[in-house]
Amino acid sequence: MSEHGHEHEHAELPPEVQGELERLAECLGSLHDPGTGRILDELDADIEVGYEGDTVYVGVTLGYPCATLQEDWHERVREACMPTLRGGPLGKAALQFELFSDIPATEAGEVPAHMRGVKNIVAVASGKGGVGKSTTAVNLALALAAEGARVGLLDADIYGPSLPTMLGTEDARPEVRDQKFFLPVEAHGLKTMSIGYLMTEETPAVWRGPMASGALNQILTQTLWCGEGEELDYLVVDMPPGTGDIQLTLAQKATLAGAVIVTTPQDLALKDAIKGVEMFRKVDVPVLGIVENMSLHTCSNCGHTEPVFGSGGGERIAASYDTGLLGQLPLAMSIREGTDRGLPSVVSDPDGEVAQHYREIARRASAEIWLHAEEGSTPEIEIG
Ligand SMILES: Nc1ncnc2c1ncn2[C@@H]1O[C@H](COP(=O)(O)OP(=O)(O)OP(=O)(O)O)[C@@H](O)[C@H]1O
Repeated sequence: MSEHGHEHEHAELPPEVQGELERLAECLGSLHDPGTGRILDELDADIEVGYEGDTVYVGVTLGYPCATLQEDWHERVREACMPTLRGGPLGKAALQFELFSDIPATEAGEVPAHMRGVKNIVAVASGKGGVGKSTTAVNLALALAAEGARVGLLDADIYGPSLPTMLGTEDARPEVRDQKFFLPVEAHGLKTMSIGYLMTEETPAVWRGPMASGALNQILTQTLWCGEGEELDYLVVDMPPGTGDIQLTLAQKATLAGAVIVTTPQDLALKDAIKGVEMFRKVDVPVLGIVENMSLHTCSNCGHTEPVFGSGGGERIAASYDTGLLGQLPLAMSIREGTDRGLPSVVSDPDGEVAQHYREIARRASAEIWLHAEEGSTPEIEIG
């Protein structure tokens, strides 16, 4: 992520130009940020405006990754700036805009030294198996990376590790460093680790509760997620399904930045999703929102769309449990095929509708983490 290396020095701007830039900054403060649903003035977003060589420079820094929105923001900034500048001393200046991300870290508590570079751990959980939790975790991680973040993905589903298949890394074996650390396996730009990499055909995953949670903690803390001096913006954890002891232990031990709950619209899945929300609340882990998977089915022959599993469930839970609906994914053949052949939708069809849904979910969830991190701080505006 880029830091604030984009300042312009303007020691001797004429006062009328300075005044124009101030007006501009004020007007930019009322721009709406789609990730948080707030205006910039209400956020700890940095707005920088400058003038040099007959060009007005505008930089906006948000606390979540949103690289694919650069063009969209540029357009909106242009629309906001032009009427403000028209007819004034900078009316003929060119406009240059850049969108930056500066991703805050969640206070990690007591973590081993080698994990301090992991800024935010995000759990992807579901109350019930088979709702598409792993599919969501993989695509969420890839979507965060597509938005410009450095991302790791941990397959904590020790009973049925499916990430190696979904990422096409079945044959990967992590390297061992100093006889005690695993090096993550790189896949599609992610740093990944799965208990599946360590299991062979002969060692089926017959875990009992305490053993399983021990194994999980070990694989989390014995992986060198980032090298010396490096950082990882997000570590996405594909949790085991359910809301039992293993899930609770991980939530308590790992100081999570937040949890994303995946559900399908059926009543039973929704009830289990509520248990998931309640479990994370109990241990003070912010629930970033709900992903409703397999919401609508689109017939591949006639294109007709219908809610096979009912409609509006995710939205209802989100409303009654005071959290957000991060997004809805259709029941789509392309999603299943992609994960089966090691090419999830976000990488196999990055411009497609499904990938766009996942990127929006990623931006909303990470924006939510930013809001939690920044509660209580005030915005900063720089003019010069
Ligand atoms: N939106 C979708 N449309 C079509 N198929 C999907 C969708 N989401 C997931 N699937 C498919 O459903 C199956 C189960 O998905 P996945 O493994 O992600 O679920 P899970 O909740 O992680 O399951 P488990 O509890 O077994 O780990 C997979 O074959 C996956 O490809």
